[in-house]
Amino acid sequence: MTTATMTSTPITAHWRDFLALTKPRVMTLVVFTGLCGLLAAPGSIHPVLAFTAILCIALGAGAAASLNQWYEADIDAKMKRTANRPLPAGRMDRQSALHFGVGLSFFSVILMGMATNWLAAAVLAVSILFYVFVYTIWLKPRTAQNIVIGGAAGAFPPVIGWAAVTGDITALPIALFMLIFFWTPPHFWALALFVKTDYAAAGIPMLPVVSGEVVTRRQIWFYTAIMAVAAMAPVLLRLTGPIYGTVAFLGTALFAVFAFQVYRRRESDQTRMGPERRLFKYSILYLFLLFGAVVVDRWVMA
Ligand code: HEM
Ligand SMILES: CC(C)=CCC/C(C)=C/CC/C(C)=C/COP(=O)(O)OP(=O)(O)O
Repeated sequence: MTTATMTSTPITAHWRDFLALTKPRVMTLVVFTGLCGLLAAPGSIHPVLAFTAILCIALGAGAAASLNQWYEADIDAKMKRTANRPLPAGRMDRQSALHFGVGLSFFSVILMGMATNWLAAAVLAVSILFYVFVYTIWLKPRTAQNIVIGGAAGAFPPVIGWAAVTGDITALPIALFMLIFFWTPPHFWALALFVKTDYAAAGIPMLPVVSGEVVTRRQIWFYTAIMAVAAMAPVLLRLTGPIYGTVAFLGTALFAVFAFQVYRRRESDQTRMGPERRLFKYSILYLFLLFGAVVVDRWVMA
């Protein structure tokens, strides 16, 4: 434990530390999927309100990330990847992170409700609560299935973006939710295979730590297969057209190739571009591509 986490000594944190608390790099994709949900929705929304809705998703996601770091300061201190975050590094006291996270949560949800509608605000609130209580506090320290169930939090943004425009939730936003939901296990476990020693040191029961590499590789392959069905569902249900269909088919085929390479290996390749690292990096590009394609497709079809 650092001095900052043990005592409540106030520390004047730099604004950059508050920004770091929101995990801005991870949240770019969260915000992008939310934006695509908004742009793919039928009907119109005033550009200022659309901007406000996306801002609220970004602020809500940042608030959830801050509360995650407030709760996990001691765990983050034990992992090389996270030890330099503002709390474990002692650049910010826990109270500030808590106040920032709670304040931003209320602000983002209320602003979303006032600017768009209360369905979008409610789903935003659910995703914040899910990330903080269900994933961070309840599942993450207890079960290797933590990211499967808890990962649902990260799948809500396209639903929020859609609901902000239409005030309802129909088949396409649900399909997009499913796509992110089943994408999360391969995304995260690929990473966990090459940083697994960190999680073991922190006592977090991530799948590679608890069940070993062979099981993790099999599970990555299993969830990739389900994700492939989810990726093609919008085409099969005729919710999108050939543009999305082509991008989804090719993109998912490549994902499957990379996931299969991970599955076939028996021990991790620590080189700069081993199969695990390749799958992890590609997983991010993949979501950007498919969500971008949904928007282009819906615009062309309209
Ligand atoms: C429980 C679910 C998830 C877990 C445990 C997880 C975990 C991680 C971890 C540990 C990293 C490494 C880099 C870092 O810490 O900054 C990472 C990177 C990343 N994740 Fe996830 N992730 C999850 C879900 C998601 C979701 C839902 C999205 C967006 C839709 C996402 C987008 C990203 C992006 C864009 C990066 C790369 C950040 C960079 O460029 O450094 N992740 N993820
Ligand atoms: C709108 C809204 C509230 C969106 C929430 C978005 C969300 C839950 C994204 C999950 C991505 C994420 C930061 C996982 C990190 O897991 P971790 O916290 O276990 O990673 P760590 O080991 O880096 O702390």
